[in-house]
Amino acid sequence: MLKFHQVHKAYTTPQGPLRVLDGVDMDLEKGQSLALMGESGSGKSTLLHLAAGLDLPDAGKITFQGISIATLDEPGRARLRRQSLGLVFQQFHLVPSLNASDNLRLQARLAGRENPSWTRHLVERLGLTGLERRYPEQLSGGQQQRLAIGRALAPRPALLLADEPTGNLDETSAKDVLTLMLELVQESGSALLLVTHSPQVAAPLDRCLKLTRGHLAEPTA
Ligand SMILES: Nc1ncnc2c1ncn2[C@@H]1O[C@H](COP(=O)(O)OP(=O)(O)OP(=O)(O)O)[C@@H](O)[C@H]1O
Repeated sequence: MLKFHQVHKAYTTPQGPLRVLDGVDMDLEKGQSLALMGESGSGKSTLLHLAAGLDLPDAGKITFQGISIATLDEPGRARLRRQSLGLVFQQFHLVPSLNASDNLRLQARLAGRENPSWTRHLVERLGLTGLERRYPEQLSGGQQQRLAIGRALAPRPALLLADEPTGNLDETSAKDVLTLMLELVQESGSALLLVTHSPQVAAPLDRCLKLTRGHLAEPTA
């Protein structure tokens, strides 16, 4: 469903080009979950941004549901994100002027795929019942992240991309939120690409790959 073939990406820096991805191959099947690990600065977020079509590779090919992302213009890539991708970041990116209920429905509305019974199920499972009228600033960090996960999953996207989604939470909340996210991703039928530093976080996923010096491979230890 998501395929990287010999993907290269470098950034221009004052010291010259910084080669971050140097021939990355990756294949994520429908409904599968994949943890992406690697040292800080190894290029995990870069890879995730490319998968979301937020940036384009210098060379190589990325296809999503059989479509080469580079053949789409920016509005086309934005449409693809709206229709088929859910994004969760360490910063929650909730809309401060919308209450929890409207934040949760936003993505599904934009995708034209509102599903009231699935949304109700998400609210309940995410422990947000009774908090629907609160604004993001009136919620705890854990509640805000659960809301951000609910928003991303409300349209039942083909793929959820998550970049250190529990990085801002304490250890216990992080574990709870992650377990819940994995269960809901399965219920939603979405595939998952999860960036994490933590082997414990990666453990329950179907597969784990590590980025080292621009290459992606099975972790050795
Ligand atoms: N726009 C940019 N211009 C120049 N260099 C960049 C840019 N974005 C990222 N980099 C550099 O590219 C490398 C990879 O960055 P990236 O954010 O993808 O790593 P990461 O593995 O996600 O790191 P972390 O785990 O610390 O979040 C880093 O050395 C970073 O400094």
